[in-house]
Amino acid sequence: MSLASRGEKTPLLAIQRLQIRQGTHFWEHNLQLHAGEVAVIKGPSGCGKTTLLEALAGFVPIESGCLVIAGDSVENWPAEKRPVSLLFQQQNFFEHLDITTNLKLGFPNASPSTHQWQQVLNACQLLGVAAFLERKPSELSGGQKQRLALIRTVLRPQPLVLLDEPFSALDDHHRQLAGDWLREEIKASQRAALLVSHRPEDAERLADQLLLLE
Ligand SMILES: Nc1ncnc2c1ncn2[C@@H]1O[C@H](COP(=O)(O)OP(=O)(O)OP(=O)(O)O)[C@@H](O)[C@H]1O
Repeated sequence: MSLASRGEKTPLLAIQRLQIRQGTHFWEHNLQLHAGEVAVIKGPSGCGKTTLLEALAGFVPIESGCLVIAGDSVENWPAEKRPVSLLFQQQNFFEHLDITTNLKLGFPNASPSTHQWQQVLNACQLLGVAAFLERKPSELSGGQKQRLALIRTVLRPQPLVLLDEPFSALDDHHRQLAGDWLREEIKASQRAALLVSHRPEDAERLADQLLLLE
């Protein structure tokens, strides 16, 4: 009997006995995340947090196990087909393009709809980066770039958002602002987010679930 026919909610992300190998390291992960939820991944340096996000996004091979995202079994899908939006620790802006163009590149054909672009502008206003849209990435601080990269990643129309230390360059004020915005956005759009953070307050404020790696 299916989950739906038993009256249970189908998870947006289902990870079951997902096995990943990287050099001499080996991990097996299990997790279920529902629409509107945020999970925070914690653990010491080198424990495999980035590797897990990269495996979900299709950049690190999965050895065995099940990975279902928004109803599709995607273990064998190439990275470009996976329904995920990933923010790497290095924010990956094109240095020769201005911020507006960089933000638009997050959307299919680099053409966000009027509504999508308005959401981007609203978020830029809220997170204090609206004044920088015409600048080149090299003309911004690390924290300004990180907020813009977060906006681009979260507002891409993908059901699963993966964020690798998305607040690491932010001061306490902007960390809280960005965290609250992320939480609201994921809830309102009924998507799900998995984020890596070393800071206990991020887990306390944002996590519906905590995934502790060792
Ligand atoms: N391509 C690779 N080949 C072999 N080993 C790798 C490879 N990439 C990462 N590793 C190893 O896998 C382990 C997990 O790395 P990963 O980057 O996932 O850790 P992390 O938990 O994200 O660490 P940090 O908090 O420092 O960013 C590390 O010991 C790392 O050296």
